Amino acid sequence: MIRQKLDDAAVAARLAELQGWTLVKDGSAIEKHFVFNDFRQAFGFMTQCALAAEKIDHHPEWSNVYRKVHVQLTTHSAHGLTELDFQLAVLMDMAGRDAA
Ligand SMILES: C[C@H](O)[C@H](O)[C@H]1CNC2=NC(N)=NC(=O)C2=N1
Repeated sequence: MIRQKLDDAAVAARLAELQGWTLVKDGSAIEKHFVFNDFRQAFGFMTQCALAAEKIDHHPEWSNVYRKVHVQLTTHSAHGLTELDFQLAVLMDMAGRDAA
């Protein structure tokens, strides 16, 4: 199941496919700091991600300061990481490919 908590080995395997994401919160979340050239790019990234998040019904925890966007992903209902978090991470990486 896509919303089922992944075990440590599965998390490690999925994480190894990504760049710039690290485990936080005792392994229950992944995070990444995106840095863009300016606020316009950062907010454009967030807009793209928001639409993608709605499509898969999975939402990031994030904050924005000027040209930086700090993202944490976890699945609240599973109290940990699921396949959905890694799907969203891939979508965010695609949306953020023009990061500075
Ligand atoms: C009803 C709806 O499917 C749920 O509330 C979804 C929405 N987005 C979500 N996003 C995240 N990150 N975790 C969830 O458990 C979650 N649940």
